[in-house]
Amino acid sequence: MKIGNAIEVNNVKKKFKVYYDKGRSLKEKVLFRNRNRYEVRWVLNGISFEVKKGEAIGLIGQNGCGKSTTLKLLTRIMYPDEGSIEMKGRVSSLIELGAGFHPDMSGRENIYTNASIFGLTKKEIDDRMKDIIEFSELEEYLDNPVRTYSSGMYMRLAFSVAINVDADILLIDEILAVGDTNFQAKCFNKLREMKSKGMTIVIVSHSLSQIEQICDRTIWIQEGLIRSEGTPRTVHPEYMDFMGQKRQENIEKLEKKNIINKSNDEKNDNKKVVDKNSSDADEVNNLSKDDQNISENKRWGNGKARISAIRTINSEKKHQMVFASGEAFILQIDYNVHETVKDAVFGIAIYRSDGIHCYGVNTKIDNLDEFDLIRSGTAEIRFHDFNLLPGEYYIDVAIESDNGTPVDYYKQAHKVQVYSSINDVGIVRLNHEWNIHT
Ligand SMILES: Nc1ncnc2c1ncn2[C@@H]1O[C@H](COP(=O)(O)OP(=O)(O)OP(=O)(O)O)[C@@H](O)[C@H]1O
Repeated sequence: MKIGNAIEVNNVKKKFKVYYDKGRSLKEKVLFRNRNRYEVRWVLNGISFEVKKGEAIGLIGQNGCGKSTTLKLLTRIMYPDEGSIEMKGRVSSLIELGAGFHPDMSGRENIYTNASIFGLTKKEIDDRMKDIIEFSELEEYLDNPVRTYSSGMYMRLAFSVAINVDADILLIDEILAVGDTNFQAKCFNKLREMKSKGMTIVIVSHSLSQIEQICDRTIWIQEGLIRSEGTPRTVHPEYMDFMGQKRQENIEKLEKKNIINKSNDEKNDNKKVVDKNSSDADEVNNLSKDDQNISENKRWGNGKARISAIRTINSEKKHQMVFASGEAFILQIDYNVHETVKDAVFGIAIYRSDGIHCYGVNTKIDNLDEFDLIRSGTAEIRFHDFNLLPGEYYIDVAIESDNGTPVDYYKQAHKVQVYSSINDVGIVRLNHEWNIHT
């Protein structure tokens, strides 16, 4: 092992047998032998990384990419099929909530059994008991069986033991997400303190901000391989971008499927398709085939003009429904005109998924010159920096006449998602800078 390293993972591969339909009882196993068919799935396809003593690293990646498997291999709950893992020092872990706890034993008894799993003697545990209880803040529940504990209480107990066993390496899998925010903050302060004293930490988490709080380095695992590695600041935006695009692809796939299903239904019903603009179905989302299937309370107006399609695109004119906070955002509204609309007004309103009205504007508020709608066309609103904070947003789109008469008001006509690697809170990121004079 190299000097200064605490962990060395060399070309580790891990496979699992995945059973199609495994007989559970002996009778089932005997009677239905063919049931025990399985396929071999490689979950880790050759992972190599090193962690220095006193370094904290975060493992990220989408569901099922192999993060927890990597951590379990580090704890030696399981072993690699190929490759090797070397670790230097005593390892403590928080892998699964309640693992190592006996539900019928009290919190106090569980502290003894749990700490002894990590290699402490009875005397060592007695010496640390006070610190463990104090950190957990569970004193009054300590003699109750842990089956009566909430998941947050489990986590408090498990964390308090894990940090008091004089470990050199601490492995944590997602578990910190369970505690309340005060206790979480206390845990992170403790982790920082222990890291500064030389403890090596590996965290698996979907919370990038948790990783940013503590880790020097992030390793992004994708399909059992390391896709990227570096400081959280460099890897996280890359990862967010990738996840955003994946989400986008999924939405598009789903929409395409819906459009195909819908058009099949329409064919079956022998209905006439009204909208001529729908030939580029991939490009247009939330397609509003004129009057079809929109309930009264979602759309109203005098019908002189009708919104026929709505799409969001990015600065490269590419259709997009997932935007990074601060990215350029363009909303295009196609409309058909059935009767001239004098002094028309186009407007939009943006609502967060919990119903908060985030923004609203129209062409009249923006003092655009008056115009009439005579023939079909497209209206476009462009936000140079779409600074909403991460979340799901619904957009109402409306055509009105100057006196406020709704021509076509389309509520929740379009949905977009916003993601970001920045952790501001609220609705919108306001441009700002800090100046501190000391
Ligand atoms: N004991 C097992 N037997 C069979 N398959 C397993 C086993 N453990 C994990 N897997 C499979 O291995 C893959 C990776 O699992 P793992 O738990 O490492 O993913 P993860 O990246 O931690 O995912 P998540 O973010 O959802 O927790 C998954 O497809 C999972 O179903």
